[in-house]
Amino acid sequence: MSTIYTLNWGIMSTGGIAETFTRDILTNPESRSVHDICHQLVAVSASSSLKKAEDFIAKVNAPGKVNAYGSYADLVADSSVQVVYVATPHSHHFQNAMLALEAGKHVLCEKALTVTAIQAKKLVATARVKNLFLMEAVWTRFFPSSIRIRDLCNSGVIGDIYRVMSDISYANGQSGRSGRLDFPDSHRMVNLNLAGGALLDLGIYSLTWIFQILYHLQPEDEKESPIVTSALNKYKATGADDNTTILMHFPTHGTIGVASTGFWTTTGVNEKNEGMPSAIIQGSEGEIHVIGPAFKPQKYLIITKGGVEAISCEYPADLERKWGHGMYWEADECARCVRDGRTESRTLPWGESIAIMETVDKVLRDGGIIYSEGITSDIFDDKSPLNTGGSW
Ligand SMILES: NC(=O)C1=CN([C@@H]2O[C@H](COP(=O)(O)OP(=O)(O)OC[C@H]3O[C@@H](n4cnc5c(N)ncnc54)[C@H](OP(=O)(O)O)[C@@H]3O)[C@@H](O)[C@H]2O)C=CC1
Ligand SMILES: O=C1OC[C@@H](O)[C@H](O)[C@H]1O
Repeated sequence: MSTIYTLNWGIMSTGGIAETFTRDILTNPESRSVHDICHQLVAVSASSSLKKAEDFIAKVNAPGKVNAYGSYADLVADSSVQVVYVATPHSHHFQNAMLALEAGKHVLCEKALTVTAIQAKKLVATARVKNLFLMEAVWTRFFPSSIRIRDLCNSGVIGDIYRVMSDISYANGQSGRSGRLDFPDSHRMVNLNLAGGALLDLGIYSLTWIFQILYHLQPEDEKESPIVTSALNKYKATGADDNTTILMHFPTHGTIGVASTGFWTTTGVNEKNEGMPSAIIQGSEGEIHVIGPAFKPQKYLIITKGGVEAISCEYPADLERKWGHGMYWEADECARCVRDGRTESRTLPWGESIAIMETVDKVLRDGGIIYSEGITSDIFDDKSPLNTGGSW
């Protein structure tokens, strides 16, 4: 009889996605036909309020004993925690992930991994030296549909691939002409102090589609980072990017990616996701169209001379807990990597998160977006306000 490996999680923050992710790891893996690993929630921490952590644990209806903390430092000092899920704003990721790594914990850190490529490199160097697992939480990479689409591309079903286009955009303003978005200026989506902006928040997903096809599928000894050109518009109220398009040229491979994101238009405008697909992969023999949000596709079409095959994307739910969002697959990857002593995911390797952050760096630099020294610093400081719920 084979044993089931259990990974013990500590959750850093009690915000929106922390709750969604935690509910996902509490689902029964059998509900998605996973039989080799499982997850246990052992601790939750809010940045500065013990009560928030306690309320969170009650809200997600976690079984067994779960430790509650009102400080991230206490969370990472908990010996029962193996891996910390960092679910704070982008501005905080570097300091928060370093806090966990320095305490000897494995880390799954929300996207975007960091604010700068140098910060990403420093996290990777720290994980490497300490022999700890580290991964950017790009859940989309781990969907069965993403795995199948990568396999289809690899196996030549649509021929040689030349171009990938991907967009993720949500109209958020009352009217584009008014120049005002619905987000308050302090909201993490548009607040420069929280490393807000369409690119770091949403654009990571359109970049995911470009990179998981045009970069990830390049042979290991032929890895080529793109030559990057871009255009971005700044939101008048805060200066964050609100409409951004990136052109990525991989000249040796003869391929081109186009990634876009923004807050003034909507991709797949209605509930049926009609309108522009969120990703289009174009090959010499056909195309794959991804329908539904770039972060969580609803179906994909394989279009060849032989016809069109439509495949639905399923996100199985645990019927007892009445929950299943699709973030559990990235958590399963963490469990298998930690179980097998792997510090890096093969599906989202460190080098790829760094290549994406280098692309982001160039786009932001060329577009004149300057985040403050406090959130771009690559010097770890356990006493940073970013580790205690503050900001710069
Ligand atoms: N994978 C996905 O589908 C999604 C990923 N994300 C990513 O997750 C991260 C968090 O996003 P989301 O959950 O929507 O954000 P929220 O604003 O809902 O939560 C952020 C949490 O961060 C903590 N925090 C610590 N310091 C600060 C500070 N100075 N200002 C604000 N919050 C602070 C707070 O938790 P506390 O005090 O309780 O510790 C807060 O609850 C981002 O990186 C985002 O890109 C977001 C949505 C979806
Ligand atoms: O990662 C994300 O996916 C869903 C979006 O609504 C959210 O803003 C973003 O952070």
